[in-house]
Amino acid sequence: MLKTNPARENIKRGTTKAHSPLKLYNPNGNTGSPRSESPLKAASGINPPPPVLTRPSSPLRCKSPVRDSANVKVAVRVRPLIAEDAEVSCLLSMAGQDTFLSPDPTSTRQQEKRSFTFDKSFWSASKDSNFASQEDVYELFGKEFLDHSLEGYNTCIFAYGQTGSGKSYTMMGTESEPGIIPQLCSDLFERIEQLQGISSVSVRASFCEIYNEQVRDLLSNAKTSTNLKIRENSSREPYVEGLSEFTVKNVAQVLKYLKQGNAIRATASTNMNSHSSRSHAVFSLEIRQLTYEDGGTEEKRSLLRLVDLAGSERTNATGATGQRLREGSNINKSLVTLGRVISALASDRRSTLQVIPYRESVLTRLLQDSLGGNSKTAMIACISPTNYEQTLSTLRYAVQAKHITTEARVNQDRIDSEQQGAQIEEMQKRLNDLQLKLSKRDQPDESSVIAKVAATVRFYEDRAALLEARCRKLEQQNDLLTDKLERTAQILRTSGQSLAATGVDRIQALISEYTQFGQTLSQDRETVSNRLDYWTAILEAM
Ligand SMILES: Nc1ncnc2c1ncn2[C@@H]1O[C@H](COP(=O)(O)OP(=O)(O)OP(=O)(O)O)[C@@H](O)[C@H]1O
Repeated sequence: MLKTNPARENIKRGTTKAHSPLKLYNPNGNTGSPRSESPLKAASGINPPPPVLTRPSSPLRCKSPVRDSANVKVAVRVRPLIAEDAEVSCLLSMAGQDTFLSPDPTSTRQQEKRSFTFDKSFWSASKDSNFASQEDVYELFGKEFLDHSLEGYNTCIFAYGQTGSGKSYTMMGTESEPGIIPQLCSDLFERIEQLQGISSVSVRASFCEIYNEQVRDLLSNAKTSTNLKIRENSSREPYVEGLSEFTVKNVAQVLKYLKQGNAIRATASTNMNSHSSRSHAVFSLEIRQLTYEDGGTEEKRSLLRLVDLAGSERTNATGATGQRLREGSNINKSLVTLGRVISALASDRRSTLQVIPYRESVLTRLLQDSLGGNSKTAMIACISPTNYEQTLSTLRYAVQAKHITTEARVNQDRIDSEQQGAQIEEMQKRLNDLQLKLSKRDQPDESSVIAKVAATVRFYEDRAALLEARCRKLEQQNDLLTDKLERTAQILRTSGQSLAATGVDRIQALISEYTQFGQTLSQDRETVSNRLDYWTAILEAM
């Protein structure tokens, strides 16, 4: 049965790039034979090329993880007055990190002006000197979390606030005024560009919403893409089972998926917001960096979560009835649970035995790690300039969030060459098994075969990325040597000395060695690329 799945299309598109041939310098046109032991490291100061990976053996060597315990970072952003505001007097002011809330104009009680201090306070009246643009919000608040992600930490930025307070504007933004998510994506691909030659970076995107307490895939139209279940992986981290993931190679691709997901996200018009989000949206990027070093591979992984929550709302203010009312009460219910989780995590009297009510809503279950575990987390509290009660409630939430401490660790492994060999062999066995299954007509469980083929494609994507990183490293080393050789030869020619007498021949030999290794690597790269195409085609046809 043929089904179309954009994920597979993407996998295909994302991986069939043209290979640049490995540029290697060979002064004599002679590749020479590789030596068993290179005497040349001292001459060049550069390590000789490692052997091609084939043999199985020792276990994965994990570095002891770098940990960082830090408080949730909290910023507050007030939006400007808009047409939907019933009141016109602004109750807020900001100075530096401080936010001030004037007394409730509808209360007869004597009240003081309240003040709150956060990591950042962003003001939005464009004529004021402390106006913070979308770029400012990203540069001063969002960017740091991209840095952490590239260091290997899981990160999360979530926007919280009442309906119509500017969460979607802050996280998604508009075409002309992009918010944190599109700016971060574009920055990410610029950073990947800068890492070229150092690491090979792969990015996968996924996008889901939590609507009426059910998880729905925003990047798939398949019937099975609603009511997805949250499961725990072997490290006890929650994930959405069956959520489609896309390999993204550039900012245009990632923005396309963001747009596609936003287009089907549940929104509706209410009295408070003509384009109100009726669901919590979670956009995730999985970033993997592979760096080839000293005969092994360093791998850093991070999960970056960007969350645009639905807004809390008062039924009488939104004028909701029927379906809108049901949505509103589910939104409020999950936000109340989020509030209880935040309050429990922030509590001074928190004991290790205390149960944090993560499981009481789908939202807190999914964000469990981001809120109280292995993540560096930020909250941007969005507030309206006119609504006293809701603004005060949001600011109180934000104050509690500041007291949450998460313990993030760098997700880093080192896999040595032998371990890679073992993985390749193990995968080869599984592939033979899979090929056998595919050749049989009646497959017992189609979805498990699809999952296995998808895992195979992923495996070859990883290998292709790794070989790419090694080829680049080799190219760099070769360029360096070639340069050295040319400069030395020039000096010798000018001084009338013979090349053989000086050790230049040793550099030449090393270049030959690299050349041959580069050719083997290029062949490996070609084989992996062909296998990747083969399995991608199978996946597409399923
Ligand atoms: N900082 C800002 N500058 C200019 N306009 C803003 C700003 N913040 C919000 N707005 C405008 O205010 C309106 C409501 O914002 P938005 O839709 O982002 O709110 P929301 O908190 O996501 O609401 P909901 O929870 O109902 O989805 C939109 O028209 C948006 O363009």
